[in-house]
Amino acid sequence: MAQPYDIVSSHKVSRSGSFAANLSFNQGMSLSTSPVLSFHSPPGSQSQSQSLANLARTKSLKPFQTADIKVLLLENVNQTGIEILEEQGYQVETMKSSLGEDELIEKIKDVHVIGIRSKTQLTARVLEAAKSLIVIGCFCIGTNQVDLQAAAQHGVAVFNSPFSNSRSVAELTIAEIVCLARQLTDRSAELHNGTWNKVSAGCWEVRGKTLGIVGYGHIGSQLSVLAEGMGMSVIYYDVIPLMAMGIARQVKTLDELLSRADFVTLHVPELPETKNMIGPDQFAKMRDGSYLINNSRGSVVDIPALVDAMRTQKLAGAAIDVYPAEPKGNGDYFNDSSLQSGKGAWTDDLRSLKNLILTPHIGGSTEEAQSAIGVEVSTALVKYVNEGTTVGAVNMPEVSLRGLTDQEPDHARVIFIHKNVPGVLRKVNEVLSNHNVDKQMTDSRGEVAYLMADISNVRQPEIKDLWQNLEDLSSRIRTRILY
Ligand SMILES: NC(=O)C1=CN([C@@H]2O[C@H](COP(=O)(O)OP(=O)(O)OC[C@H]3O[C@@H](n4cnc5c(N)ncnc54)[C@H](O)[C@@H]3O)[C@@H](O)[C@H]2O)C=CC1
Ligand SMILES: O=C(O)C(=O)COP(=O)(O)O
Repeated sequence: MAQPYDIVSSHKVSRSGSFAANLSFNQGMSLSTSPVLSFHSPPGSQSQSQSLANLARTKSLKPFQTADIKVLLLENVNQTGIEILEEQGYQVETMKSSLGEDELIEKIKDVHVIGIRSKTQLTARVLEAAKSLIVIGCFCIGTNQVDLQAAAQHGVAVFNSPFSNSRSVAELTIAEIVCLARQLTDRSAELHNGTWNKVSAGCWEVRGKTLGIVGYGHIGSQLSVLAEGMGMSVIYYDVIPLMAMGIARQVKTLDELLSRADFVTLHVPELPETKNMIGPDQFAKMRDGSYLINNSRGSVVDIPALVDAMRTQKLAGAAIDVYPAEPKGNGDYFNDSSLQSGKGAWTDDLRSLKNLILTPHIGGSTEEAQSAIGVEVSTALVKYVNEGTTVGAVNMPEVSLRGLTDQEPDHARVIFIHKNVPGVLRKVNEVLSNHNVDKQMTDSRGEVAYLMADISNVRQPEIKDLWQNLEDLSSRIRTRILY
């Protein structure tokens, strides 16, 4: 029976530190110079071959100690996620905020695993500097902040949490619909400032109103159910045909949705096609006195056009959770000069408007969502680091084999990430031909392919040659030998 953590768990550390006996090989060595972490050398380089002598130092042929793995978690990743990584014995460093590109380039050099949320930009430049990086965890839904293609080309897998915060965003949106309809945040702000202002003009029930959802995925469809529960009539627009929840109706065009909805809410990913999806033309097509909610990405709405639509009272209100540029962390001032967005002055304009709800990208920020995301993403990271499993990766083919058991002591798991070109399998199997290939799986995604093979009757001294022979193949992006 498969026991995926069998071998690795023999190295598990309790956080009280009972791991010392297993650390003898690497004691006293700084990680940046550690010879044990030989899984990554940049494409084309053979510079780390010296370290191979140490690959097979353990009885189980495991080429790394879990305590060698260096993890950097930015943006206040939830404790649930931190604990799962620490329980593996990995070295985990956490930071509350994000880092800018130059700081990140410096910091990421000897990091094997990085965890981020929506803010940290993992650009091609950062990934180029990340010579030890094997995997990225986005502790959120969106992965637009990562150059996914560059990551794949460096043999770096990227994982996210596709729906753990969907409900939280849907609930926030419901709250905003009611708050906008009742001008609730304005009334509250007035009373905080000492002004009693009891009005009903321009305040509405939401029952019977039409909600237009743009992007009917995990969040949009969840929201659809909640809105119907409040008596709203729901229409939605999506680029693909999708089954309606309840009695919602899909409309054929964005224009149709804009012309019919009292509330328009955006739940699309950041893509070239969604950039400024709502601009002057779209505002013109919206109903007079309607409302706009953007809890998706800041790039989706043209902010000056929104400001204009609010000032001319085309819109009766709006709620914005995401911005073209966002501060790095809590306590940072929200104004144009501190954001240095280079995208025009707009924060003062937004802050000056009535019935405009501004929130600091909190759509997914609930205890429930963050704790579930922590578990989901950290578990995927551990499975990737320890077993090479790519199930759920957003930029790599999904490959998995059952784990090895104690009854298979002289096995090794070979992972060969390579360019998706003809003839590779033949060459890899030539390299593996002295061993029995117990099981093998390979798959490709775009230009990158991922091969996983469990081979038996492997003697420790053979591991070095095996690794080197795979590294010498011209198609190679990265070779890892586990166990
Ligand atoms: N404010 C916040 O804290 C959060 C924001 N988000 C954002 O919300 C987005 C949506 O999340 P999910 O619903 O989970 O994503 P999803 O992938 O489940 O759904 C997105 C939907 O948008 C549709 N779509 C794509 N391009 C479109 C276009 N041009 N026009 C119309 N529809 C289009 C897709 O077909 C899909 O059905 C995320 O990508 C993320 O950027 C997600 C979580 C929290
Ligand atoms: O999940 C997403 O895509 C979000 O936008 C939430 O981002 P956050 O984790 O709050 O930085």
